[in-house]
Amino acid sequence: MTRHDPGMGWPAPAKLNLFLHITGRRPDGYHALQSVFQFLDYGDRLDFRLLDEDRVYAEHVLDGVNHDDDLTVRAALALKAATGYPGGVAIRVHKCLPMGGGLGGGSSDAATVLVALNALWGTGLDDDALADMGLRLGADVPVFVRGHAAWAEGVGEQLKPVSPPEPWYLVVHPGVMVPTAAIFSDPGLTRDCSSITIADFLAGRAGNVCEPIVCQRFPEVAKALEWLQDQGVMARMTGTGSCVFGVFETEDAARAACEHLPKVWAGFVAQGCNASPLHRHRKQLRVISALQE
Ligand SMILES: C[C@@](CO)(OP(=O)(O)O)[C@H](O)COP(=O)(O)OP(=O)(O)OC[C@H]1O[C@@H](n2ccc(N)nc2=O)[C@H](O)[C@@H]1O
Ligand SMILES: Nc1ncnc2c1ncn2[C@@H]1O[C@H](COP(=O)(O)OP(=O)(O)O)[C@@H](O)[C@H]1O
Repeated sequence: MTRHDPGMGWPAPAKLNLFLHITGRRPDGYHALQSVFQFLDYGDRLDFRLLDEDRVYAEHVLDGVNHDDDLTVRAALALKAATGYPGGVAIRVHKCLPMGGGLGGGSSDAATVLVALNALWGTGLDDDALADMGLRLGADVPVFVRGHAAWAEGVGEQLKPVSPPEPWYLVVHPGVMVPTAAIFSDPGLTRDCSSITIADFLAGRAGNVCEPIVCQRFPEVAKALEWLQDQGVMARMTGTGSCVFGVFETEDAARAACEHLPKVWAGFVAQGCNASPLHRHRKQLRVISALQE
């Protein structure tokens, strides 16, 4: 049997916020949210080359991100510091997800580093410890570490697994980058949503409160949403944008709409998944490694 290299091809899936409400503001200025996170069967891919020497570095270059600020490097250093692991790693991200698009690519990359290196280095932390470590890197990291679609509260760290339908999505990137901090500090943002339940969400009594603010500031986002609505489907923005998604019953319907997407925008079709591709990959590797022993 050919030996599979366990460091290659780790998925870092995108997420969608199926809705996003703000219920208040915490003393530290951060906003208390309610949201549902669902993963997509689409995202970045990471390769890891383990090093005997005490060195962590990225082999990729991301537009506008300094090497030491790269969330993959920071995640690996955090795991090394917490466990005292003496060796190192060279990390390569094959980037597919647009940055600053509300698809959580940076957070997902960081979560994949924590989960993958914990397995490859044999550092033995459980997912609770990895999620705590992830929260210090970004509010969206814990959901990617836990690996199940979730009802989220707090700043996104209080997570309850949920299993909404898994439709096909056409995700459209309207070609602009939305600065999260600017949207959260907009005076017009609705910050006093009453708390809702999962049943309210499933009955369609939920939306994205950032959407009107982003649409006002970035007309391309409004245009992309209108275009999706014109395809006759439910359309919404994810997170603080800029990406928007349309919900389709079948892959064929989503792909047919994608074919007509105006060329000025980028788009992709993906299925929603409640179990993260990252965790499916980890499980497969465990099976392969048991077979090879
Ligand atoms: C709101 C979400 C939903 O997924 O939006 P997206 O970033 O995915 O679009 C995220 O939780 C965002 O998390 P993340 O992207 O890590 O935000 P950060 O970089 O920590 O925050 C950038 C800035 O936004 C504001 N901020 C962020 C999150 C929050 N719950 N309240 C806030 O007020 C703060 O001013 C913060 O300095
Ligand atoms: N490995 C990484 N991948 C993407 N973004 C990163 C990474 N490391 C740091 N960042 C920074 O995080 C910001 C947010 O990126 P991202 O998570 O893709 O968007 P969003 O939070 O809107 O979903 C980027 O603009 C970039 O400056």
